[in-house]
Amino acid sequence: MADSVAVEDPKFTLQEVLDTFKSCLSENKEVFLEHYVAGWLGLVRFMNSLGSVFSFIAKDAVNKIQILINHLNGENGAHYVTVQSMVKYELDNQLVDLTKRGSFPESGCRTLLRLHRALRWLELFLERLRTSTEESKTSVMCSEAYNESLSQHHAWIIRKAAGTAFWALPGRATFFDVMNVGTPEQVVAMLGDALPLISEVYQVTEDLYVQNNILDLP
Ligand SMILES: CCCCCCCC/C=C\CCCCCCCC(=O)N[C@@H](COP(=O)(O)O)[C@H](O)/C=C/CCCCCCCCCCCCC
Repeated sequence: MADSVAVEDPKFTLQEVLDTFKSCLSENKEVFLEHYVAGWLGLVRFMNSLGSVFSFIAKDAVNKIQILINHLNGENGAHYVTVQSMVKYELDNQLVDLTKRGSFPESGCRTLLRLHRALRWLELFLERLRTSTEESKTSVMCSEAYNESLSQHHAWIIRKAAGTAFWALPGRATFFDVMNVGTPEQVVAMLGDALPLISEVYQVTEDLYVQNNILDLP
């Protein structure tokens, strides 16, 4: 994987992003970190194409993606091939701050947890988009999904800034166009195919974090 994050790829299509998430899971349901990170990179590219009002969100996502890439490309990269091996390696070697922020602010476990929580937002948002009508507002769907998920982990000031950015989202028709998938019917069909995959990646990761009691890493 390249050492640094490039978010300006002109060849972006949402289908490619969803294919990347599809390749995240191994046969025995391990999550490949490289594909997980690549999926997020594609999403950030998509978000960047929506305008600079989202750049503070993109910046935070890119920071976290970069931390994970650094782990993948680092001298202990072999332990970071899957999320399962990463969790085991970092916990076995006390490389995670478990109760308060300390020596390991860039552990893979806490960094991935932030993206994992955002994946739940994505799942809820895409499900709303899939079942939306021409009259539905993307800003409303986005903020409902956010309020049901990620917002619970954010400080007031972040919630405020996110809420303001949501109002700048383009309408449903433009949003579907930017996805580069085809007609609205094709977008809806693609979302129907993609959502179970995203949900499964989310659930496998969630179960792993529950089993290891690391869902609240500071
Ligand atoms: C088919 C449609 C596709 C939709 C495409 C959506 C593209 C979304 C791409 C990226 C989403 C952003 C992921 C954000 C990760 C946020 C991680 C986080 O929670 N970070 C906070 C905590 O970090 P630490 O301080 O503990 O290190 C951090 O405080 C957050 C800062 C930035 C604000 C995050 C707001 C998140 C809103 C998510 C909705 C994005 C809306 C985009 C609309 C397209």
